[in-house]
Amino acid sequence: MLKVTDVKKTFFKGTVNEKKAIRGISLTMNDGDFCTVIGSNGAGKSTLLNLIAGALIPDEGLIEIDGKDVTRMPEYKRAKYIGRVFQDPMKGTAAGMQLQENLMLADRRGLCHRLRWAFTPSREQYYQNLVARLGLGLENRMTARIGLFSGGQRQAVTLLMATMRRPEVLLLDEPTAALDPKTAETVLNLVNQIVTEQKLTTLMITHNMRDALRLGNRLIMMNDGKIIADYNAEQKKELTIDMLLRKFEEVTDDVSDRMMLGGK
Ligand SMILES: Nc1ncnc2c1ncn2[C@@H]1O[C@H](COP(=O)(O)OP(=O)(O)OP(=O)(O)O)[C@@H](O)[C@H]1O
Repeated sequence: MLKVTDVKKTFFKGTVNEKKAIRGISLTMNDGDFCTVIGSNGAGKSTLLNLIAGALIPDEGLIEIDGKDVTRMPEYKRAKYIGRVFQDPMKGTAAGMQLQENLMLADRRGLCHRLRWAFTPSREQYYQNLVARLGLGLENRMTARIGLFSGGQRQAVTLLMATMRRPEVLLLDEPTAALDPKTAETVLNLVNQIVTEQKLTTLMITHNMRDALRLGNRLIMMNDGKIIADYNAEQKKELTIDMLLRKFEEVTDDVSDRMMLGGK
């Protein structure tokens, strides 16, 4: 379970550039909840994910994962609980390393660095089977350098790496924004398959309202550092893009924001 209680974050506090990015957010996610997150540019979506991941420390509030207070736990220690996929497909994998070497790194996450780890035939087979399940034919390229792979292929591998040690929380920050529509669809289907099969507690930011509506069992809308709507599975089934736009119009009349939120 992920519990965020009255978390606040201000950048450049006390200066002319002061920005209240998160203005008191509380959010409880039950195990296996798959929540899509929408909101205009600058609403605080990425900051919220950064706070949960430990890349940022909140000014106030509490963040708990499975009952453990991780509010001030450094990011590298928190990494054993968290799987992350970023917008940039180049970010999650090491370009100069082989596909199987990347997987081994992810497999070692949270383990002692001094521990030697060798490829054994059974481990290689395990990695190959995992990759085969992506359905992209990459199981025949286990020793190829990841730098040679396409953005979509790298994003699929990043997703696999982020989930191979079953994280307590999976954070997806617009994972398909940099991909062409067909590749984005493939990667989103993989997200859906992996999250549903492993019942992962997941937060996924998207600017695509159709994706926000069709994926997951919960949807939150953010604006100006706050959660302004939180729809559960039942409510989400009834939601439409028009309803989301109307809700958004209640808090902003900025047309460019609406366009952004409307997305594709
Ligand atoms: N490291 C930082 N230093 C200073 N200001 C920041 C920092 N990170 C975010 N901000 C500011 O905090 C606010 C929220 O930013 P955030 O990136 O969380 O929004 P977002 O909802 O993810 O937006 P987008 O959809 O454009 O990615 C913005 O005004 C942003 O400029």
